[in-house]
Amino acid sequence: MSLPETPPSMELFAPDLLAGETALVTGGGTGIGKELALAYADHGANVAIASRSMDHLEPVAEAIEDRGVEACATTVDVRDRDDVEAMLETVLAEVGDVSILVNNAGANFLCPAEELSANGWRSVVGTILDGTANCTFTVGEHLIDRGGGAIVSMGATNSVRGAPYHAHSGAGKAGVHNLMQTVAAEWARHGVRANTVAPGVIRTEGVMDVMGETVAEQVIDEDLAADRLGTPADCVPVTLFLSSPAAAYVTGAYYAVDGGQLLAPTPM
Ligand SMILES: CCCCCCCCCCC/C=C/C(=O)SCCNC(=O)CCNC(=O)[C@H](O)C(C)(C)COP(=O)(O)OP(=O)(O)OC[C@H]1O[C@@H](n2cnc3c(N)ncnc32)[C@H](O)[C@@H]1OP(=O)(O)O
Ligand SMILES: NC(=O)C1=CN([C@@H]2O[C@H](COP(=O)(O)OP(=O)(O)OC[C@H]3O[C@@H](n4cnc5c(N)ncnc54)[C@H](OP(=O)(O)O)[C@@H]3O)[C@@H](O)[C@H]2O)C=CC1
Repeated sequence: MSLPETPPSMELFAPDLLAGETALVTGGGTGIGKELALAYADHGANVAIASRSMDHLEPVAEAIEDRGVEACATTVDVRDRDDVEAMLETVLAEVGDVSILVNNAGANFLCPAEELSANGWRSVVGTILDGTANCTFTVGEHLIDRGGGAIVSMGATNSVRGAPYHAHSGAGKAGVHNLMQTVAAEWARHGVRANTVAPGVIRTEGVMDVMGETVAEQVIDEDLAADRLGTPADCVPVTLFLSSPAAAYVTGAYYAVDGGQLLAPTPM
């Protein structure tokens, strides 16, 4: 038997949980980021989404507005600090004060460490770690100026348990985890909290392109106590919780959403 599906967040949390907040979700046009962006809107927050391509951002922005809150969609390459600063200016001009940052933009491909080119390393670590740092430092300064806020970064289970063919991704995600702990320590006195959500293997178009169905089946059989892959909906409740006043005393924490992937396999 598999672990059951996570219920929709509207069955778990108050509809006005995040009323009056504005969330900025990078990579908010696809996969986990899209699910999170819509959930923030469901719970009353205005939502800004940003990534390189407007093609998938626009329909999500429309779906956010359909929920009766304000939306902003803007392009950014998180690897570029100037671009990130321009993104924040656009968001502040269009939806005002940002109180929640979700560092969700990510990149990955599977590659044996000895075959990874310098550019291949840079493209993944640049997106995951430099991207998260660029957004955290830029938006973090705004959060400090406004007197507080919440940062949630999407880590990955490969940050605490290395995985084959994940040299670049695992190292980048380990850096993300550590960066969240550091800013949590530095910025608590400014009312800013920072936490990491670490998905295991979540069925999104992005990850299925990377791993394919055959590897996915192998991971389910050998690695997942849950006996199923995760879904973007599985990542929503813990991220909303960390963004909300319910997590007022939670900072520098690491929450795996992995169906037991980090548990040791059954020794039989
Ligand atoms: C064995 C299974 C173990 C299972 C363990 C499970 C652990 C789960 C943890 C999962 C962690 C994280 C998962 C995710 O992040 S899923 C989200 C994935 N989504 C995406 O990746 C979407 C975005 N993707 C991209 O933008 C691109 O795919 C890319 C990452 C490649 C970046 O594109 P960009 O345009 O910047 O880069 P280029 O195409 O120009 O390539 C740059 C260099 O990278 C080299 N490259 C690209 N793909 C590969 C490949 N498949 N193998 C080897 N090298 C690759 C490319 O050749 C360029 O380098 P060179 O110039 O030197 O050729
Ligand atoms: N799915 C999974 O199994 C797991 C996912 N994660 C993490 O969760 C997050 C979301 O994953 P998932 O939904 O699967 O990924 P997707 O592939 O669906 O989404 C990645 C998003 O990041 C955006 N993005 C990529 N590069 C950049 C860039 N340079 N600048 C701005 N935006 C960028 C993409 O948009 P665009 O192309 O428009 O730029 C896209 O919307 C990622 O951080 C990922 O590493 C962690 C562990 C497992």
